[in-house]
Order: sequence, then structure tokens, then C-alpha cells
Amino acid sequence: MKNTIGNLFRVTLFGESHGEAIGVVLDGVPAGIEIDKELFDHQMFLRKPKGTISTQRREKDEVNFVSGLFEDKTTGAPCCMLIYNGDQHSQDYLKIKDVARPSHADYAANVKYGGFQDYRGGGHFSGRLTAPLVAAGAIAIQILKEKGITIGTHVKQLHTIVDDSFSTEIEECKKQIEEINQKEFSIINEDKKEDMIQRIDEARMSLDAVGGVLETCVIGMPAGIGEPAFDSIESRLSHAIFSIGAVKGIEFGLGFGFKDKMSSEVNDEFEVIDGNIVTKTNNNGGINGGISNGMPILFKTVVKPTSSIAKHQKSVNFNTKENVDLEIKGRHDPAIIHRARVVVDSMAAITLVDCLMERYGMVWFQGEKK
Ligand SMILES: Cc1cc2nc3c(=O)[nH]c(=O)nc-3n(C[C@H](O)[C@H](O)[C@H](O)COP(=O)(O)O)c2cc1C
Ligand SMILES: C=C(O[C@@H]1CC(C(=O)O)=C[C@@H](OP(=O)(O)O)[C@H]1O)C(=O)O
Repeated sequence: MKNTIGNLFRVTLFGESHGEAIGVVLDGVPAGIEIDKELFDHQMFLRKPKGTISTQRREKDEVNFVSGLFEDKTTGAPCCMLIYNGDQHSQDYLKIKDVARPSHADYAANVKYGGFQDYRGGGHFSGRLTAPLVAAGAIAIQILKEKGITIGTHVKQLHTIVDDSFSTEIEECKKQIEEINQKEFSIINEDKKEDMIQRIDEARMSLDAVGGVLETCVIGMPAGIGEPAFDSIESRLSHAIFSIGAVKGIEFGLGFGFKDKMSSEVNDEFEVIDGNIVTKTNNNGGINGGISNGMPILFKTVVKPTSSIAKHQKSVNFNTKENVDLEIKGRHDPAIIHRARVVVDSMAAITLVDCLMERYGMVWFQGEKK
């Protein structure tokens, strides 16, 4: 299994949804950082399921720092964060242990691990594993914040309901990011919120699920970060964002919208404002040649509808090789997208800290000497 991402700021993910615990080891954490407890707890809170629009599994998601923290500050040693599981209903999975849930990882994992994988709750493939990613991401977000870099993600589209986009005016966009980062349901145009929540509830009541599109903006990223070709910021971010279950697509800036445009319509022309080089538009999402150009980094992520739905489906028993009728019991998210938004922020932050470290070194982030 490949469970580590990052070059200098490295995240190793472990655990299973119905095992004793899940967690991360975060290596390359600069020393002397005092964890902002309020920000940390807030990030964990944003991922937690609430109400009827999320899974009914209720975990405490308390993060235990096992190492790397001394007298409230990071020591520079690997930071191991552990989250105990407590609300598993493993019997829900016993009956379907050899049946592939359509669009989930069961069949593929069974082939790869020869049936030894923990099938309960999707095991290591569960969305539950995003809790430790958010814990690691909270530290990355704090590190970026201290350097004036902010990240925000909102539900741009839920099924067919569309939210406004981030403002093209940087100060206004910064304000929007601050606002959405406080919201449990991340949306720019509040008038759309009830419709979206209702759509998720309708999906749940009809034993179905919905997906959508997240839009992410990073402001304050300095120009000149990233590498050409293989380690472009686009590839690094994509690698990280695709580690989130249910993500099926990502586009930067105008992305697929470039397909029917003329260059003269979409080229980002440069200009100098108050001595700073900026672009008039940002169709390239703040990245040229794989390297940041100082404009906001903009990308969209498609999150598919949750695969485990209660509606009757056709599948197979991969042991007996028989066709079977499947009705999934259990406590699943009728939509993932509103919880995934903070996971996207987290994975983006982890990636960008890593990219910044490669350019400026770890000392750039280190706390004041005692
Ligand atoms: C926060 C979060 C919650 C999720 N909840 C569920 C769930 O309740 N039921 C489910 O079938 N999939 C859920 N998923 C998605 C699965 O983890 C994912 O579909 C599965 O691992 C297969 O990966 P793939 O969809 O990327 O192919 C969730 C994902 C995330 C990020
Ligand atoms: C528990 C969480 O999400 C889980 C993600 C998940 C999946 O298949 O990804 C399936 C469900 O697990 P279970 O069937 O054990 O209730 C969700 O509840 C969480 O995110 O904390």
C-alpha cells in the first residue's frame, strides 16, 4: 500500500473505519509551532456529520497527539495523531461482505488484497480516513495562515443547484473565504442553501444520493512556487485531491471551459498595479508552466454521489461468482460534498506547505527561538 504523500512535509495515513483507531503521522512539521486549538477544533468540526444530510454514525473525532508536541509546541519530530473509533455497526457489513457495492472499493480491494482487506465500513477505503487528513490539514492551514495564505472551498454546485462563484476582486474574495470558512454548510449565496439541503434530504428519502462540484480558492500564494512538468502545482494538487474518496475530477481555472474559446478571449493579460505584476483575468487559475504566478490559485473538484445507497441495486458475489440483488443497510452520507469541502482545503494546504518548503526551506516556517 502507498500511504504517504509529500516530499518534505509528509503525511502517512493509517487505520480502518471499523478498526480501533485511525490516524496520521505528519513528518517535516517545523519546530516551535503552537497549535491554534480553536482553528484545529473548528476544522475537525466542519468535517463532522451533522443532522439528516450526513451519515448517522456519530464519532467523537477527538485527536490524540501521541508524539511531536511538547509544552504545547511542535518539536520538529514526527507528529502522530490518533483518533479512536467508537460508533461502528460492523454487523451491517457482515451480510454483504462478499458482495461488491457498486462504485465503492469492495471488489477492487478484494482482488488486490486477496480477500484479506478489512471489509467492515469500507476498511481503509472509508471516507472516515479523512478525519486524520483534516487534523494534519489543520496544522498546514495554520502554517499557511501565518504566512498570509488563506484557503477556502464552497459547494459550487449540488446536483443541479448552482452557487455564485468567488469574486474576481481579491479583497472581496478574501472576505468570502473568511465567511465560508466559518460556515457549517459552505456556500457563498445563502439564498441557495435551503434548496441544496432540501435536495440532499430528498435524495436520502428516496434512498438515493447526490454529488456536485466544489470550488477552491487560495489567496496569498507567492509567485515562483512549483516545478515544471512532473511536479507542477496542478499535478501535486491533483495527486492530493484524488486521494479523497469519491473525487472523480479536478480542473484548474477555466479548465474544460477552455475547449471552445479563442486565445484572445481567455489569455490572462499582464499589467502592473502599484508596482506589482498581476494578470487582468485569472483563467489559468494562478498557475503558468506548473509554477504559481502570484494570482489566486483556483480549482474545481467533482465529488460523485455516495455509492452506498439503500435503493435496490444489482451486483455480484465475488466469491461465489453469482449475480445478486443488493440492498445496502447502514448509515451512509446522502451526500459527501458538504463534508468533503474541508478535506479538499486540508489536502490543498498540505500540498502547498510541501511546495513552499521545497522553495524556502523549513526554517522559513520555524517558530521563534527560545
Ligand atoms: C467525508 C466522506 C464521507 C464519505 N461517506 C461515504 C458513505 O457514507 N458511504 C459511501 O459509500 N461512501 C462514502 N464516501 C466515499 C467513499 O469513501 C469512496 O467512494 C470509496 O472509497 C471509493 O473511492 P472512489 O469513489 O474514489 O472510487 C465518503 C467519502 C468522504 C470523503
Ligand atoms: C464514519 C464516517 O463516514 C463513513 C464513511 C463511509 C464510507 O464508505 O466512506 C461509510 C459510512 O461508514 P459506516 O457504514 O461505518 O457508518 C460513513 O459513516 C466519517 O466520515 O466519520
